[in-house]
Amino acid sequence: MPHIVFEKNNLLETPLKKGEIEFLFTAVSYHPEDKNRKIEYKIATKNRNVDFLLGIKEKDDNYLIKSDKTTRISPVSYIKDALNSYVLENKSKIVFKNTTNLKEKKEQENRYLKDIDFFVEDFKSDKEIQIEIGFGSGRHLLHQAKQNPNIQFIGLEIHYPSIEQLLKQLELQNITNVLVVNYDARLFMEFVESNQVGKIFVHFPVPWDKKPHRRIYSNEFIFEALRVLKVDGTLELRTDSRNYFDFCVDLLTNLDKASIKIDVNRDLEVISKYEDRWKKQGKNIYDVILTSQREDKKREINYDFGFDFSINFDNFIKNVFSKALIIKNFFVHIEEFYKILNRDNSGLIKVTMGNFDRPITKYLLVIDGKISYYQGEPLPTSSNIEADKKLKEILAK
Ligand SMILES: C[S@@+](CC[C@H](N)C(=O)[O-])C[C@H]1O[C@@H](n2cnc3c(N)ncnc32)[C@H](O)[C@@H]1O
Repeated sequence: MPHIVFEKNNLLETPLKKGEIEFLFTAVSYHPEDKNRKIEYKIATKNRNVDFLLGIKEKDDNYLIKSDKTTRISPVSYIKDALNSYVLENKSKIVFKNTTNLKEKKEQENRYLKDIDFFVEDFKSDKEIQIEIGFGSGRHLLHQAKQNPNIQFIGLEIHYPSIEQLLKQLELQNITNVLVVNYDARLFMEFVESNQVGKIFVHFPVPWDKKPHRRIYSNEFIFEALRVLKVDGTLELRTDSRNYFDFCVDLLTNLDKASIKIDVNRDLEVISKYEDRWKKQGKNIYDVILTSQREDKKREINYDFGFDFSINFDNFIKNVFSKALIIKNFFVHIEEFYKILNRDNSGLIKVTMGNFDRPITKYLLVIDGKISYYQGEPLPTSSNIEADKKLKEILAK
């Protein structure tokens, strides 16, 4: 992580603009309950219109400046330039730095790899969509994509080396009908429109026998799968785990307007890496195919994350040191406060919130009592929406 250690000097007077870089304000940590904790500063920075925070804390007799982890941005050269500029303007002697922009690796966009924001805001397809969850080595997904050029495939994976391997194969084999996303499949479904998907493949998911709550299949997942599937669309589980099979049959039986079909040792045209392994060990392979007969309403996500009230920041941070609230499917944890120097009723509140499996950490920016999410609003997942409502309740008290 790029950082500079420099001899202690007065911090820069903010706001200050130098070329394309602006240091907008300096905020200092507020933690009266923890006297031993060292003071930290956050410098709100804008480089070529991209916002992020730099953090400064004492290191021995010096200061250490680096980017704030929560607000880190890409490309990293924007951060390095801002760090260099801060210390240069501060006219301090540099003790150590690793911020030279020498052979920085180009952070390349891959045309098949998409960010989750793309699916929230921009994704549209006239083609039928099919989704593979946890594609692993990608053998099954590549086979399906080649056989069905008129289908738009979406591959979901959380293991980055598997994603890189698939991206390489897509380029090599010139397959253009697959989009890949590095996101937890249990949460991804929320962003897919209703009645648009022909098939969802879940092949050899991790059985999680000791931690069943981590399984892909749950009542919530099946509810979302049925919503996104077209009439006659299918959710296809293939597993070697008798436990997982029984668990899913249980969840999938007696659903309204949906039916299931079960197979044992059915042959497919392509054998995935895991299937190959289990077959060699003589294991049974179970299929449970759920067919949807539902037509669901179009789902509108138009929740407003904006704040239509102000707070008295200075009072708030005096009265709420830190707060963690755990509610059934989501949580809100107010973690830290920073007061903006030389400005009343203004500061930063660091919050971690949302779903337990994929929490988000955000700063709330408070300027003269007016609140907004720093660096933009959270993704509109149902847990983020619920957490935001709770957060507003806490702030408005
Ligand atoms: C046992 S492997 C099976 C891979 C492949 N389907 C096959 O048959 O060879 C399970 C895969 O699911 C991925 N995975 C696990 N949980 C996931 C989740 N919540 N969302 C997306 N992928 C997940 C893992 O990273 C892993 O690659």
